[in-house]
Amino acid sequence: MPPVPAAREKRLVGTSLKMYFDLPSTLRYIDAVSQLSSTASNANIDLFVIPDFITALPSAEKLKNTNVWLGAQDTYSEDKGAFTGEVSPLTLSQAGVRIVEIGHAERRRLFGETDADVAKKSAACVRNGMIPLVCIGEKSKSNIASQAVGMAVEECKPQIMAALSEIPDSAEVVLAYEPVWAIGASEPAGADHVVAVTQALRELVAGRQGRTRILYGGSAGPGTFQRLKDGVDGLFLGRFAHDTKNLEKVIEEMREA
Ligand SMILES: O=C(CO)COP(=O)(O)O
Repeated sequence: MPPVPAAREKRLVGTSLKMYFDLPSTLRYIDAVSQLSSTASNANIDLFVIPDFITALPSAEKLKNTNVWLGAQDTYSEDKGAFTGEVSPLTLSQAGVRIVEIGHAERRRLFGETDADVAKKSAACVRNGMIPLVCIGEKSKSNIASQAVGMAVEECKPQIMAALSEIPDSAEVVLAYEPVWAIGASEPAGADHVVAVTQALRELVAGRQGRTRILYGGSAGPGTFQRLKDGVDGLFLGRFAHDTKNLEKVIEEMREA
């Protein structure tokens, strides 16, 4: 008898606004995403949206009768104390945040975040009942095509291991594979590369007890998922979801793929 194929994971898609929008446009955006809640639910897809910290509370209010998950772009690793300017994971969870980005490439590059920070922040999320959305990816694109996949996997491996090192094996985690060179670009990384890398990363986490979904991010938009679906469970969108019609298109495509 042929082996029964492993059931595929429930798909997941979401978007981070980074620091692109001002306050009124963020609130309008959250309203527009809330309108996509039933489209996503009917397609059996989890949908999340990540505004800035300032709009977390009003966003939670707007999303409270929907199935859309509210996210945060970062968190501090401690729950309380003398950490001026930081945002507590306890407060985020109390505000209704369900998923927290950890170690985005921009945080690593511009703000010096290390794998050790990522480990502590991931633990802080789990401790407070939130899901860490751990961003990983290689910094540069290899010129030697035959080595690109192996090199990317080697670079991502310690990033993943660090993130998992301080959380229980049973904790739910989302990994966002975002090759740094594909973020803010005109098009996503090539499908062959992404599928090969994410399949290898999935093997690394296959023994985990906790649900571990893998997303692709980096100039993703309509048309991307279909090409990556053999490697990933969904997409982490940026600029190409600023128009929520594109987000809707992506959800529709994920339903059909
Ligand atoms: O960094 C990203 C998502 O976190 C991707 O951003 P872009 O899709 O705008 O490249």
